[in-house]
Amino acid sequence: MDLFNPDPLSNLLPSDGIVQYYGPVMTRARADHYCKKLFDTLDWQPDTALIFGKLITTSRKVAWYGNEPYAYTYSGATKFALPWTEELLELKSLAEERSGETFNSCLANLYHSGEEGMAWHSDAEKMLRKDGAIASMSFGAERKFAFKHKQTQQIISVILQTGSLLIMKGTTQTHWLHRLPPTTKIKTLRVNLTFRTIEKG
Ligand SMILES: O=C(O)CCC(=O)C(=O)O
Ligand SMILES: [Fe+2]
Repeated sequence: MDLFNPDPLSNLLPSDGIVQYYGPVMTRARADHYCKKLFDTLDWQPDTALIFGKLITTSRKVAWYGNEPYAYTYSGATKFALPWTEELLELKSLAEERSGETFNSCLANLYHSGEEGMAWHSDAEKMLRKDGAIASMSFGAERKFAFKHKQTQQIISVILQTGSLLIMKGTTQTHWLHRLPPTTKIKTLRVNLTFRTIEKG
């Protein structure tokens, strides 16, 4: 795929799910503005993960926002969604307009450098709408994002540019894992927003 002229309707996955990379959906200046604003204003907290039965805290930071104070269990810890900030609401609207989907919550991730990443996982927690669309917006350092098919182990990768939008939908979370691989080559920070739909009750 040509990253500089991405076709938003083409599917990066060969089967069993839909991933669409829109490329940058704003100017570079706008993306820089959001990167700084999100870094400065979101309520960044360390994330926790259970590794071989041990609870560890990550250097990657997370922040969780939503229409309501949803309780969300992520990597074994429960967090309550904070009310939207101005920038998050603007970006949620942009993601909704471009994708034709709607979202009621956002998990934000802060990677201080390339050494911080996110391990293979799928976003299929019980509170998320089954097969609901997830919109991922990236700001700052360009990072590789990879998908791995749960049965065939096939790997598909894409570079996420600053100000870009990526949509995962259909059965993507059922059949594919994804990760943000760590790399020593990147020294600068990246902010990622994943807009999701929490289903109540
Ligand atoms: O930082 C990214 O691009 C991926 C984040 C992610 O997969 C998640 O928050 O579930
Ligand atoms: Fe994810």
